Amino acid sequence: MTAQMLRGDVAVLVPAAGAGVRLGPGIPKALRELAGEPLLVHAVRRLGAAPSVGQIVVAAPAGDVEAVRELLAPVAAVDVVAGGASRQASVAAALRAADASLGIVLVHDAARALTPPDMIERVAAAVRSGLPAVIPVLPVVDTIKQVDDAGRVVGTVDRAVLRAVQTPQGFLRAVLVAAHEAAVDEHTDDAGLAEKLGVPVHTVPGDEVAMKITRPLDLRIAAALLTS
Ligand SMILES: Nc1ccn([C@@H]2O[C@H](COP(=O)(O)OP(=O)(O)OP(=O)(O)O)[C@@H](O)[C@H]2O)c(=O)n1
Ligand SMILES: C[C@](O)(CO)[C@H](O)COP(=O)(O)O
Repeated sequence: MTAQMLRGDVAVLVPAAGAGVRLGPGIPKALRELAGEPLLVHAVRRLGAAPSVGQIVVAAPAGDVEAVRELLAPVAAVDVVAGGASRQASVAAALRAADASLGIVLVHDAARALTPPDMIERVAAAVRSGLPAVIPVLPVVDTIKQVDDAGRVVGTVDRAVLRAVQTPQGFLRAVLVAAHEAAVDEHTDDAGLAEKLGVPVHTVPGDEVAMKITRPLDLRIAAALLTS
């Protein structure tokens, strides 16, 4: 296999240091196999196929940095750093290793292993058009209830104003750097940090195939998607 060359104007940070507790016992989630290859390989191959991508920085489990380097060498030119104790810390570590000459930075979960290159391009193009922060979203399909501590329903939330958020999330580099520098608490996504700074966050359509592989059923769905 020949490693993909990267020539675009976008750096992509790939937090991949999570344990995968919700997937069940085993090796770190990004290294677990889907159709014979680690999730991280699927994710990085799709990033490498997106013409906008000029650098990929992977935040790997601290004990697996060298192994991840070797794993990805045939897939694409990647930089690998040790991740941190939280997703946010892993993103911050990868950001420190990103090429400062690339003015657009995307942050993409290894766990969204099947994210299609055209969705990566969609996010990059929206940032390139002048938007400071861009996230891919999907409509919410379930009815959403708010509940109290006892599990009793407090009310029904208007789902028309809700969106499920995916990755990659795209930022002007200066915005992402400022957002992480200003961070005082943990957020589940990088757009949340940008929101704290008052940066307007725009949305583009996501893709159901970019599902986050979180629980055992997700792995089975992802395997089915690869054969359909
Ligand atoms: N300390 C951490 C925790 C998470 N991640 C990454 O952040 C992404 C989104 O996290 P999630 O899918 O929730 O993965 P885990 O944290 O591994 O899942 P769990 O909470 O079930 O352990 C994943 O690619 C994961 O590897 C990371 O780089 N460093
Ligand atoms: C960033 C994210 O993928 C957006 O949906 C998600 O929040 C990360 O997963 P986590 O379970 O919140 O760590």
